[in-house]
Amino acid sequence: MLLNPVISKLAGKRVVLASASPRRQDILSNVGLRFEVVPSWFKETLEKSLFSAPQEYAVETAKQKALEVARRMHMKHRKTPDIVIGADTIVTLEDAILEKPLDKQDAYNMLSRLSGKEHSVFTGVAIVHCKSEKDNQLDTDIVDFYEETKVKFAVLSEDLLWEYIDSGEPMDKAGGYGIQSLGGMLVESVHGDFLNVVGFPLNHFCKKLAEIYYPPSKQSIHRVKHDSIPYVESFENLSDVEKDCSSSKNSDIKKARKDCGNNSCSSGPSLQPTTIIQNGVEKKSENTIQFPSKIIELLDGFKASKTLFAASKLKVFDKLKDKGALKAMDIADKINASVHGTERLLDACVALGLLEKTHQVYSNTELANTFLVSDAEFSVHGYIIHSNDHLWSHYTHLESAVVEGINYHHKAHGQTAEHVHGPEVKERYMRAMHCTLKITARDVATAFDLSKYSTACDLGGCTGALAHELSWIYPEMKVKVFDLPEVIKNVTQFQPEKSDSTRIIFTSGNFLDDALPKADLYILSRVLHDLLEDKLHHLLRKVSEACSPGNSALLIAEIVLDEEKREPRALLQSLSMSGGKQRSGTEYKQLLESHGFNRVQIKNTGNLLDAILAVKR
Ligand SMILES: O=c1[nH]cc([C@@H]2O[C@H](COP(=O)(O)OP(=O)(O)OP(=O)(O)O)[C@@H](O)[C@H]2O)c(=O)[nH]1
Repeated sequence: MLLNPVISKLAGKRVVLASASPRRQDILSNVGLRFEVVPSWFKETLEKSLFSAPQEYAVETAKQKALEVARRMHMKHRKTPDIVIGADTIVTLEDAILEKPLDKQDAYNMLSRLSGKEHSVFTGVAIVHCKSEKDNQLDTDIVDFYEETKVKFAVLSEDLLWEYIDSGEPMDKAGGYGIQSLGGMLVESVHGDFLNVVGFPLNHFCKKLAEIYYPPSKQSIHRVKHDSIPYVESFENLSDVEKDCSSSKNSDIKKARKDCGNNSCSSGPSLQPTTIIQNGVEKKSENTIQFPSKIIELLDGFKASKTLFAASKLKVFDKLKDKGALKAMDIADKINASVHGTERLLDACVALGLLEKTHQVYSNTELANTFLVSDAEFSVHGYIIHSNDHLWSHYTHLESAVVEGINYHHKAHGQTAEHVHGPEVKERYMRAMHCTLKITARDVATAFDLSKYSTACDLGGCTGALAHELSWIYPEMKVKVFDLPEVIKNVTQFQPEKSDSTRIIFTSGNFLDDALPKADLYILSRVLHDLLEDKLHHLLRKVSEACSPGNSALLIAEIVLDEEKREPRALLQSLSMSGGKQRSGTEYKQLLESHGFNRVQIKNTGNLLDAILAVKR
């Protein structure tokens, strides 16, 4: 494995080459890379004049080719690859960018321009790392680069030119020639990577992989040449790291390896003894430490959250949705903010994958358009604002609230419950509930076949987001939303344009104090986890009494913790809860059985909320 340690880093990963070019396929398979070929449908039509340098055009095209394949595979086939590689090769002469010739005449024009001159060949490459998020969104991390090779052509006679064109070789090749075949006869000299001209800069690609999979350890960082690419003299020393890792008897190394968890240890910081140069003298440090990436990630997490909150609160995504693409100064103007501050915020959003930036112009990513624009159908804007304006303060007081063992609402706001539940807070809370339910309702509504229930009552159903989904999926079902009067009076603004008021009815009431409306199916969505034990049992007793054996049921939408209670989202959420608690499947089962529901089914939806169907037989 001396020759290809970086390539072997991709073994076991689902790698896709987003290219129809047989040359790229050959170059990569010749070095032992295993990959699928899914040619990109991205049309190479980016406006060249928008790019300040031709190589940027090639890189952007490569990126778009790879992203198109990543998105298509994720969306259409639900087969998210781990890595998608895209590439684009162009030839530049003076200011012109030459791609594949359109026809023979075009090939002639290109080749006659190249005759007797030196030109540059640029290949842009994008390595897209894909992750399928919990909400089934595609998350991507992109590493891109380009390589330049200079090629000098001999002076070509007309006869030679036409003979070459008639061979058919130029037609699918950038600049109209194939250096690896007949076209090699036209070339006088090559400066740089030959394979880059053929269509794929293999050496630079391996260096990039080395940078990704063998990041320099903190201790040796000063040895890295400040070059555009990481300084990797040979790939041999990389495989030595792997050797150390698997065979060393050193207990530090073994320990560090264990700490790596599921990741191969060499993907973390270097574990081999580190060489430090001090005053020109090389010292070997035997103490190996693992760079605490996980801790740094946790430590920095709040910065990412706050960046998302600030951009949402300032409606950056809304402005960009309206205008398509804007420069920082125009966005600053629209959000009444400083140009300098706006630019920093926008760049941070680009780094987080929320915005795209091309030539100082910012635009929304697909993710932002779908979920961050405030009036998008599946917007989570309301939840973000609630997190910023309300939840955030709970977590800033976490430490003292833990020490004092008091309710976070009081700690965070220092005021009465009335203040905490004032009309403004209520409306913000409704928006947060509405948008979380909009993205979860489909999975909850379809977790079980509920078609036999013709009437449902959503207790604490808020804006009716789940009710609408149920009535859409089960056309025979009528749904009553039962919630407090101050909630019901504000629901109008949340109703879809075509809502059927005969099938969704809003009724005011307090499910703890008032009689429950009659229904075949009762629903408790995000209610139980928030109730103190006495109220919880009181409510379940009431629902159980209202359910007749065999005919009715209770549908619950909650996070169902795994039995070991390791689900971070639920546990982190628990930290801000005022009274209740999150439960595991077994705990929900026992709770419901104690109220006479002797058939309890639990479905982990993979969405924000899981579903429980409890029936009395
Ligand atoms: O000397 C050579 N120069 C160039 C090539 C081949 O030319 C094409 C360049 O086109 P592009 O980068 O757009 O890639 P496509 O072939 O269209 O495939 P994609 O699906 O990736 O867009 C490329 O095939 C080079 O290999 C050559 O062969 N020799």
